Amino acid sequence: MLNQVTFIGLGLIGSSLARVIRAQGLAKKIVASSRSERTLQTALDIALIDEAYTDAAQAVANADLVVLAMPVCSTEKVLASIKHAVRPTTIITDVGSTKGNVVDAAHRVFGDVPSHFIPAHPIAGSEQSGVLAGKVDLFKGHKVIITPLAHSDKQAIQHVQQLWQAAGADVLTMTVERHDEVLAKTSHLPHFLAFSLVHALAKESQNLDIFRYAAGGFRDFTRIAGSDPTMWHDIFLANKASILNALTSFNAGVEQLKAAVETEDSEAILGILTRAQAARHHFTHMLAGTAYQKTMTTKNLQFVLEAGGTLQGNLRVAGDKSISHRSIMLGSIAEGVTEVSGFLEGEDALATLQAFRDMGVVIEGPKNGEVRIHGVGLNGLQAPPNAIYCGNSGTSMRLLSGILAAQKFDTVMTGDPSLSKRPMERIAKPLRQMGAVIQTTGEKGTPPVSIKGNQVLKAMTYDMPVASAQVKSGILLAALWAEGETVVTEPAPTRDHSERMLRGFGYDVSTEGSTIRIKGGGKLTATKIDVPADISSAAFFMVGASIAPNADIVLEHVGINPTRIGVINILKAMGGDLTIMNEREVGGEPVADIRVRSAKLKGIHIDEADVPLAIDEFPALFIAAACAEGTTVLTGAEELRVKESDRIQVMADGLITLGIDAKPTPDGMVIQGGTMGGGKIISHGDHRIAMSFAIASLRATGTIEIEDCANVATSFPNFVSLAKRAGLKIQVLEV
Ligand SMILES: O=C(O)C1=C[C@@H](OP(=O)(O)O)[C@@H](O)[C@H](O)C1
Ligand SMILES: C=C(OP(=O)(O)O)C(=O)O
Repeated sequence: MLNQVTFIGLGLIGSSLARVIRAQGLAKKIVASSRSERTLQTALDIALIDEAYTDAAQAVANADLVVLAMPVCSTEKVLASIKHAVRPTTIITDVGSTKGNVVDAAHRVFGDVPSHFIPAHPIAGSEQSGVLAGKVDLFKGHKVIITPLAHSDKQAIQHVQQLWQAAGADVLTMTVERHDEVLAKTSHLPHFLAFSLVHALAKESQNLDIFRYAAGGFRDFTRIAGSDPTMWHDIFLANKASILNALTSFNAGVEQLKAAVETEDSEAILGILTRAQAARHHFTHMLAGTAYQKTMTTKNLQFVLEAGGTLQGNLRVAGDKSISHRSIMLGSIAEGVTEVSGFLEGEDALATLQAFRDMGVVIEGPKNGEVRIHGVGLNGLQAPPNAIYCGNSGTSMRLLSGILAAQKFDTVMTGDPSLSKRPMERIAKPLRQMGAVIQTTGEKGTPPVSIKGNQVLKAMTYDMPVASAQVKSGILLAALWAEGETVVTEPAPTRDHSERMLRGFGYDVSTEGSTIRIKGGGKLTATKIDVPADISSAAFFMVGASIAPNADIVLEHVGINPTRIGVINILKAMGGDLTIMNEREVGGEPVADIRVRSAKLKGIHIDEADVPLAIDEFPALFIAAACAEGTTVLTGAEELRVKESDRIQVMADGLITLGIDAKPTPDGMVIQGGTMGGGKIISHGDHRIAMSFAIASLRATGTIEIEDCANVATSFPNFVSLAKRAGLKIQVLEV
C-alpha cells in the first residue's frame, strides 16, 4: 500500500490505472495533475482522485509513485517541471507507447536517467479517450512491457511490475530499443495505415457515398483511425526511425502484391494471401491460447467424465495423421497441384503444413479437410525465415529431417516440451551416413535439430535397429535427393504409407519382404489423395464400444492398411466383436467400415508381431485389458516409453489410480482385469492418454477427471463432440 500516487495526465490509460488503484485500495491517496481543469473536476466528481492540481510540481510533492500518463512528447517538459519537486526515492514510471524518446527526455532533464525512473508501456487501449472512457479492467489479460535500464533500481522495477500485475496484466520486460522496433511494426504501422487510408478516402469527392457503402472490411481495418490524434502525432514523431523502417518493408510487400495482381500471377497472389491467412490464424490461436501455442499460455483443458453411458451410431473419425503429414510433404516437393481431401486438421499435421508454407510452398486450405498444394518440385523449397516449429509432432520432425538434410539451406527444428525430450539421433545417425550434416542437442540427442544445407547425399544400405516408420520414411525421403539406390531393411513391418504414397506420386519404390529400395534423381508428379479416417483415432471407439454395455457402432471409411491393423487383431484375439465391411481401396490405401459391438473381453498375451502394427493404440488397448477377464501381458513394446509421454508408466499410473492391478515392465505391462473406479488422471499432455481414460469411463464406477487435455487437438480435434454424440458423458472445463 502506497501513501500517495500521482498521475500526470488522466486520459484513458491514466484514469484506468487510477481506477485499478482505487478499486484495490493500493494507495491511501490518489492525486492528479492535468492541463485540463475539466478533466480534473470530472475526476474529483466521480471520486476517482482525492486531490487535483494544474501544477505538476505541486501534485508530485508527496508522491511515492508518479505515473506519467500524458502524450509522450510532453515527457521532457513535465519531467523538467517536477525535477525539483520529487523526492529521490519517488518511483517515476510512464505509460507511453514509445520508450526511446521517453528515456532520452529523462536523460536530458536529469543528466542521467534516475534509477527510480522505470519506463513501462501497457499494450491496451481503445479508440476512446478521456477520463470517462477509463475502465478498471482495461489491462486485464493484456501485456505490459517494462523497459528497465541497466542501472534501474531492482525494487522500483518490482513495484512497477506488481502494480501492473494487480491490474491483471501480463508483465514482460525487454530493452528500450527492442520495444520500439516491435511496437513500430505491431502497433504504430497499423495506426499509420488506418489514419492514412481514411484520410485518402475522405479526400475523394464522393467520400460520402464511399463511407455510406463501406462494409465490414473498412470498419475492421480503420477502427483505430478513430484514436486520439495528439497521442498518435506524438508517437509517430517519437518513434520516427523505427516506423519509417517498418513502412519501407511494408511498401515492398505492397509492391509485390501489386505486381502479382498487375501480371495476373495467380500463384504469387495465392501464395501471399494463404501465407498471410495462415499467419493470422496462428496469431488468433496465440491470442486464444489454444493448443498449437499451448506452451506459451497457462490455459489448460480438463475432461470430466461421468461414469456409464454407451456408444451408438455411425461415426467418421478424423483423418489419418500419418497420411496427412505425408500428403503435405510429398505434395510440396511434387510437380503440379496436389488435391487432398479428408486431411486431418489437427495440430500435428498443421505443424507440417506450416513448415512447408514457411519454405515458400503455396498451400490452399485446409477447409473442410480439403487442401490444394502447389508443388515446387524437388529443388524448389526455400529457406524458412525462422526455426521450423514442429509442436508436439515426432512425425513432422523425423520425416522433415530427411527432406531438410538434402536442401541448399540451413535449418533448425524445434518442438514443444514433450517433443523436446524425444530421441532424434535415431534419424540423425542414418542421415549422417548418407552425408548429411545434422546435429541434435544434449547427451540424449533431442531437439532442437540443426541441419546444414548444401551437402551431397549418397545412397546407402541401412539395417534399421528399431522398427520405426518415422525413421524409415525420413531415410526414404532423403534418398530422393541421394545419388544411387538406397536400401533399407526393417526389423519388423511398420506402416508403409510413405512407400505407397511415393508410388501414388509416380515414384518407383520397391518392397521385397522387409527390404525397401529407392533410387534418387526421379521426380514426383502431383496427384489426388483421399485421406481415410485414422485407425488410431478409431481405436478409442473400438475399445469403447467393446467395453461399454449395449454398444453398437459403425466406424466409417477407416484406413485398414495391413501395417496398421494391430488393434483389430488384438481386440479380436481378446474376444472383441468387430466386423470389417465394404472393403475398398482409395488412392493406394485399403479402407473399410468397421462395426463394433459390446463383447466380453478376455486377457491375452499380446503377440509381439502385432506391436509395431498397433504402436499408437496401446494406451486404448490397456483400457480394454483393464476391462477384460484375466491377465493381459504386453512385451516387446519399449518404444512406448519414448512417445509423447512414457506411455507405459503414465498408463500404469492412471490404471492404478482407478484401482486396477497394473504392473509396468521395461518393455510392456501386465494388467489384471478388474473394476475401474473414478479418480484424477494426469495425462502428461499426451493426447492418446487423455482419450484412453476418457473412454474408460464407459465401464468405470466413478467420475474420472483428466488433466492437461488440450493436446487431444494434435491428432483428433473433434474427439469431444464426436464422442459426446455417440454417448460418452464427457465435459470439458477450461482451468
Ligand atoms: O510414421 C508415422 O507416421 C508414425 C510412426 C510411429 O512412430 P515410430 O516411427 O516412432 O514408431 C507412430 O507412433 C507415429 O504416431 C506415427
Ligand atoms: C507417437 C505419436 O505421434 P508422433 O510421434 O508424430 O508425435 C502418436 O500420435 O501417438
